[in-house]
Amino acid sequence: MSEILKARNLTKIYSLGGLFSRTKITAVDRISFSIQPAEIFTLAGESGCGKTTTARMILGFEYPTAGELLYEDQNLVELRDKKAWFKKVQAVFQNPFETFNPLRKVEDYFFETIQNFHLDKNERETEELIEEKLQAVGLSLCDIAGKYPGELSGGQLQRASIARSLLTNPSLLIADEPVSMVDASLRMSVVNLFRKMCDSFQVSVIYITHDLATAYYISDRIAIMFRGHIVETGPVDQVLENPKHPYTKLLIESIPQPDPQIPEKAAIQFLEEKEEYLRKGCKFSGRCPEVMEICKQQVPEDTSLDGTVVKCHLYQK
Ligand SMILES: Nc1ncnc2c1ncn2[C@@H]1O[C@H](COP(=O)(O)OP(=O)(O)OP(=O)(O)O)[C@@H](O)[C@H]1O
Repeated sequence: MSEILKARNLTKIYSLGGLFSRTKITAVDRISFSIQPAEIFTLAGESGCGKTTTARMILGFEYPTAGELLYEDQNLVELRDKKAWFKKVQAVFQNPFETFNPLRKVEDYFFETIQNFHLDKNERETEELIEEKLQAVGLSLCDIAGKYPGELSGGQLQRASIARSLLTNPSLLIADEPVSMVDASLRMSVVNLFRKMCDSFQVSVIYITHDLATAYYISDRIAIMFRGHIVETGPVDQVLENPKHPYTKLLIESIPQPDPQIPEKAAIQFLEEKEEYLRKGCKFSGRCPEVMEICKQQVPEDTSLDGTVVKCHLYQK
C-alpha cells in the first residue's frame, strides 16, 4: 500500500536568543520517514531531540527550513486549503486539561468541530456521530453531557480528546506524549486505544514519546531521534530487541527524566543539549561509549542493516 505521508530531508533551524542571533541550532536535521496507512509510527527520544518540532511541521504550526512533507504526493508546505488538511490530520496533545478550556463544557467542543468542518446533517445524525466516536473510546454522550473539564478525570478527558479528534475521520493522528499526564494506572488503557483506533478506523498514528515500553507495546515501526537526527529506525521489535545504535542501547537501559523540581539540573541539561546540537560530527559522540575519532569529525551516513537503518560510523563500510 502506498504511504500517506512522506518526509524527505525535513529540516528546521532555529536561532537561539532571537531572530537576529548568530547561533543557530538545527532542531530537525534532514530527517526522512514515511507513514503507511493504518500503522503506528513512534518518534522516540529524550527531551529536546526534535520530536515536537517534527510534529509541529506536520501540523502546519511551523514551516520547515528545508526539505519536503508530502501527503499523497502533495507538498504540504504549499497546501493552500489548510482546513482540508486539518480534516485529514488531527492532534492529541499531552495535557487534556490544557486542550479543553475549563470554562467551556466538553460537549461544546464536539458540536463546534462538527460545525467547523461542516460534518452535520441534522440533530439526530450529529448526536449519532458524536456517540459513535465516544463509544469507540469507552465513553458516551451521557458521560460528558453538561460537564466541564474539571468534572472529568484526566483519563476520561484524554479519551474525550481522542474521540473528538476522530470526528473528521482523519487518516492521521499525531499524539504528542498523550499519556504522560494521565495516572500511571490508566496509561496502558489509553495507549491501547490508539491501537484500537488504528485497527477500527484505519487511521495512522504518529506516537511521540519518551516511553519505550508503551512504544514497544503499540507501535509497528519506530524512529529513535537524537539532537535532530533519526539515529535508528525500523520495525519496533527489530529496533528495541536488537538495538544497534549506541544511543538506542543507552535509551533502552535508562530514559533520563528531567526533574522540574531541580532548576540547576534543568539548566545544566539545557547547556548539554545546546552543546550537543552544535557539536561537529555525530551529535552523540560526547556521550558514546564506543566513540571513534571519525565520530568527532563527520556526521555518519545512514546504513541499512537487517531491516533497520542506522546512522552510526560503527556500521559504515
Ligand atoms: N521556537 C523555538 N525557538 C528556538 N529553539 C526551539 C524552539 N522550539 C524548539 N526549540 C529547540 O529545538 C530543540 C528540539 O525541541 P523539541 O521541542 O522539538 O524537542 P522534543 O524532543 O519534542 O522535546 P520535549 O520532549 O521536551 O518536548 C530543543 O533544543 C528546543 O530547545
